[in-house]
Amino acid sequence: MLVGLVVGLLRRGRRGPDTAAPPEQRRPEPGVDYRPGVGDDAEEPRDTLVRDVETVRLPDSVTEPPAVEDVPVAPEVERPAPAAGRLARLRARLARSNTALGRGLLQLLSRDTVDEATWEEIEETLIAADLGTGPSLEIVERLRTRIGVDGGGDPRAVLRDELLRAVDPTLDRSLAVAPTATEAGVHRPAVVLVVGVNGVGKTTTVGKLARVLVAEDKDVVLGAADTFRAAAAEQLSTWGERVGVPTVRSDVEGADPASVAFDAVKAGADLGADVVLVDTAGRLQNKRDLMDELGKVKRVVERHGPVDEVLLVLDATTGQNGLNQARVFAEAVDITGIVLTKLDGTAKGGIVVAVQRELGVPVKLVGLGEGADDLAPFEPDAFVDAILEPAG
Ligand SMILES: Nc1nc2c(ncn2[C@@H]2O[C@H](COP(=O)(O)OP(=O)(O)OP(=O)(O)O)[C@@H](O)[C@H]2O)c(=O)[nH]1
Repeated sequence: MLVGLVVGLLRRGRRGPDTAAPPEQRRPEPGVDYRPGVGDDAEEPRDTLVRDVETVRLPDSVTEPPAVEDVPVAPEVERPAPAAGRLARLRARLARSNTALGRGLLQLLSRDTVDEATWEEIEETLIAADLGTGPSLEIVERLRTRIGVDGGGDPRAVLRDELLRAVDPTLDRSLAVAPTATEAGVHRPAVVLVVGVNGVGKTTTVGKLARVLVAEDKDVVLGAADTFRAAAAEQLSTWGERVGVPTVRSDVEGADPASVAFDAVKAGADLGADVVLVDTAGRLQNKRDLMDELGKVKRVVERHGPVDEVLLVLDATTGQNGLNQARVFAEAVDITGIVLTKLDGTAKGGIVVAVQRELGVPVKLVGLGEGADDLAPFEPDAFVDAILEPAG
């Protein structure tokens, strides 16, 4: 661009009337050979004369006040909604798609006689909600014991109990986001790698998670190590800017994700941040590539210190496909928590149970909409209540 501009100026300087030409070859000039008319220059064109330094008029004073320029106004920083109790507040979103499951089960369990065919229907309903065959069979067995054999108890209370048991309220769902100090007393931010295939809502989740942490008064730095999709870094920076959080990114498309992740963690340490959230690329066309890339990102980041949390983002609407992705990622890197996005758009909330069983790690966060604060810490009680209660 700059080169183009310079070349353009040089060309213009070379043009101008050819005054050195002999009169017989000269074109008649307006104002010299005839009165100027329409289409002619009324005065001498500015570039006719070659101006030297002496003929150029300088400003009278160099101390003239400078022109007032528009100072860019810093964008207003948003204050995200508190994270605690978000799931309860967003319960209607879950209930809207999942009460059919709860209602269906309750109707079946409330029949005068719960016969063999009914138990089969209950099992099918659970499997259809993506709970997985193993957990569905277990729930049916326990319900049979408690309702079928004992014949007692409020079916709703028993069902709530058993669904809660399957979701497992004993799992530690807290995020490891506390900074530490090395033995030498050097500040070390907590490092969270966010992994998952493109399109599951991964970048959005990193942005929303930054808001959850900012709402908890944490200092956050974002690392745009998803260098595969050019727009991802831009998208992430925008999320960060909204809540006043810096983003470390590379301007080079296809840059080495590990080096961006390394720089992000370094920036987090230099800035004294509490947490560094690193968005990674999740190309799945080749398991070997994925393992190599994530392995390298993790190893390089670990030069600063251990990675505290590896969150796998899965789209809840993809069912078995999501479980397959989970298996592949779990082979590539040690997952410490699951984020299930788009739970607002599926009646198959049972995926929470299935994926926890599959990976042996807890669902820590759930996405319940496209809004900036629609990411909620997962709470088993609120989740089961949403399934069993009519939408409020
Ligand atoms: N309804 C709903 N939509 C969601 C949720 N989470 C994300 N989305 C939407 O899913 C779409 C994809 O999200 P992205 O964050 O761009 O996907 P991604 O996985 O980051 O894609 P890459 O950046 O290519 O990795 C966006 O339109 C999001 O708004 C959710 O919990 N509920």
